[in-house]
Amino acid sequence: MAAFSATHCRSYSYSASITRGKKHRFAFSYSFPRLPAPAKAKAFLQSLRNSHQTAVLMQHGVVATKVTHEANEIPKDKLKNELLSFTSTKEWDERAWFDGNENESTHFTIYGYARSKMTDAELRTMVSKTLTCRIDKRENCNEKMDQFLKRCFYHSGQYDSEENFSQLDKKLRKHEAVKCASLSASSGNGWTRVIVEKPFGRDSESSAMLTKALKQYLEEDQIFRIDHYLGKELVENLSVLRFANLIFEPLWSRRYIRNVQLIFSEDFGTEGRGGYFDNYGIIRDIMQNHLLQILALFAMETPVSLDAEDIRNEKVKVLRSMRPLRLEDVVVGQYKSHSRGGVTYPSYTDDKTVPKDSLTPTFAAAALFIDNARWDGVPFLMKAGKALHSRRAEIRVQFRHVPGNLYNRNFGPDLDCATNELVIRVQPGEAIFLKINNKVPGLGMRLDRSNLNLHYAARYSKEIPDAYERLLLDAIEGERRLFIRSDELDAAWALFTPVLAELEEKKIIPESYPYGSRGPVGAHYLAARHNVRWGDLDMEQ
Ligand SMILES: NC(=O)C1=CN([C@@H]2O[C@H](COP(=O)(O)OP(=O)(O)OC[C@H]3O[C@@H](n4cnc5c(N)ncnc54)[C@H](OP(=O)(O)O)[C@@H]3O)[C@@H](O)[C@H]2O)C=CC1
Ligand SMILES: O=C1O[C@H](COP(=O)(O)O)[C@@H](O)[C@H](O)[C@H]1O
Repeated sequence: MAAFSATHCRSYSYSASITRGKKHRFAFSYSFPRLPAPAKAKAFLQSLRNSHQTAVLMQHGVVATKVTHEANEIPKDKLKNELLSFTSTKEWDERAWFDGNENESTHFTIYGYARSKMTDAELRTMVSKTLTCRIDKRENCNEKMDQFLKRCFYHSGQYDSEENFSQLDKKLRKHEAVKCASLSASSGNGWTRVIVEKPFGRDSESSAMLTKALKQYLEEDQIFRIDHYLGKELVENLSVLRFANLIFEPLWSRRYIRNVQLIFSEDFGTEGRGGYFDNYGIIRDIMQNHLLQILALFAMETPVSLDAEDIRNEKVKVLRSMRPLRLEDVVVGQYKSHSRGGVTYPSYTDDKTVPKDSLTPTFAAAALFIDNARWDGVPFLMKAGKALHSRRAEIRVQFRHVPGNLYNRNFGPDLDCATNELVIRVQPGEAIFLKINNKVPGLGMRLDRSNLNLHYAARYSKEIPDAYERLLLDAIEGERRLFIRSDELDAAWALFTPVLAELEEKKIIPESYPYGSRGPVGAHYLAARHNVRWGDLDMEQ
C-alpha cells in the first residue's frame, strides 16, 4: 500500500511552501497519460496564482502538502474564468503565470518521486516530450516551456521509506520561502486539498483501509479522488443532455430503454505497464471506476441541485440499488499474440512486466442491474478491453421496439436492428448521435436507418480540454462535483469485490482473444443471454 507511505511520512507531508499571509495546502496526483514509465507519475501540485507552490510527482501515492497564498482567496469561478479567458499573448504575459522570476508573486515547483533513478534533466526531457502550449500557442511557447521545465525536479526513493521522504523533504524546503510551521497534514490557516489518483485499493477491504488512513489526516471534503473519465467533455455533458432537454428525460427509464451499453476499448496492450496492471486487471482498471461512474451519472435520479453533495447523493443511491455482480454475468479474456500484415503483435504475457502464467483479465464484459423502479430489468452491459480492434469509449442506449409499428414489414425480419439507438461517443471523435428510421427518398416506401449527428469537431471550433485540466481546476476551486466521495467508493467496491474474489479464488482462466480482434466470443453469448446485441459491432456504427 505505497499510497499510505506518503501520508504517513510526516517529513514529506509537511514540506511544502509557506509564504507570508494566509496559508493554503493543496495537493493533487496526476498521471501524465502517454508518457513512458516512470514519468507517468502522479503529480502533487500546489498551484495557485500569487502563491508559493510545490508539486510532487509520485507513482502510487497520496500526499498532503501545503499551498500558501496571499491574503485573498480567489473567488470560485473567477480562477477558472481567468484561466480560460486569455485572449492575447499580451494579456497572458501581463498575468505572468510562468514569469521565471522566483521572487515574483508566482512561484511553484513540481517534484517527481518514484523508485526509478532519474536526474532532473531526464525528468525534464521526459515531460517536454508531451508538453504543449495549449492555451497560448502564438508566442514565446518555447520560452514558457523552458520556464515551466526549470521548475520540475525529481527525487528517487522507495514508497515506504521515511528516510527517502526525508531527503525529498529537504529538497522541497530549498524551494520554499519560509520553513513549514506545522506538523499536521492540514494547514492551520487556509485550505488543504489532496488529490488521489486510482487505484483506490483493490477491493472493499483495502479501499476501506485507504480511506481510513486518509481520514486520519483529512476531512472528507479535503479528499479529491480523481476518476479522469468524469472530467471528459461528453461525460460532463451527460447530465445536460438528460436534464436540459425535455425530449430525453421522459424516455430515460425501463419503459423506453431496452438496454444500456458502456463500452471501452483500446487498440494497444499493456506495453510495459504490466507491473501496475497485472495486479489489478481490466475490471478494477476500467469497470469498477470509469464505466461505473458513467453508469451512475447516466442512471441517477434528478438531483436536487447541481451542488456536489446533491449529485453525489444521487449517484450513491443508484450504486446502492445495484446487484453485486455475479460470476455468471461476467466474461473475462486475455489477449494472445497475433500476426497481421507481416507484423506480429505480442500476447499479454509476452510483456516483460507480466508473469508468464498470469491469469489477469485484459478484457471483461459484464451485465449489471439496478433494482429500482426506474431501471428494474434493464441490463446495463459493460465491456472493456485492451489490444482490441479500435480505441473508443462510448455509451449506447438501445430503445425498445415501436409497439404496433405500421412499418414492421419494411424493417425486415430483425426488429432489433430497427430500434432507435442513442450513442454518446466519449472518444475519439466526440459525438452524440441518434439512430432513427427514415424513409429513403423516392416513389417507393423503403426505410433505412440514419443518424441525427452532433459531431463536436464539426459543430465547435474550440479545442476540447483534457479531462485532467478540468479536474485540476475544479480541485483548485474546491469544486467536488466530479470527485468520488468515500461512500460512493464503498458502494462501487461492494458491487465488484465478491466477483473479483471468486475469479481469483477459482483461478478462472480468461478466454483468449487475438491482439487486434473484437474480443472473446463469450462476450456475445453473455449479451445474447440478456437479449442484447453489442451496438459497436454494427458495420454502420
Ligand atoms: N495511464 C493512464 O492513462 C492513466 C493512469 N491512471 C492511474 O495512474 C496510475 C499509474 O498509471 P501509469 O502511470 O499509466 O502506469 P505505469 O505503469 O506507466 O507507471 C507505473 C509506475 O508506478 C511505479 N510503481 C509503483 N508501484 C509499482 C508496482 N507495484 N509495480 C510497478 N510499478 C510501480 C513505477 O515507477 P517506479 O518503479 O520508478 O517506482 C512505474 O513506472 C495507475 O494507478 C492508473 O490507474 C489513471 C488514469 C489514466
Ligand atoms: O485509467 C486508465 O485509463 C487509461 C485510459 O484513459 P484514456 O483517457 O486514454 O481513455 C487506461 O489506458 C489505463 O489502463 C487506465 O489505468
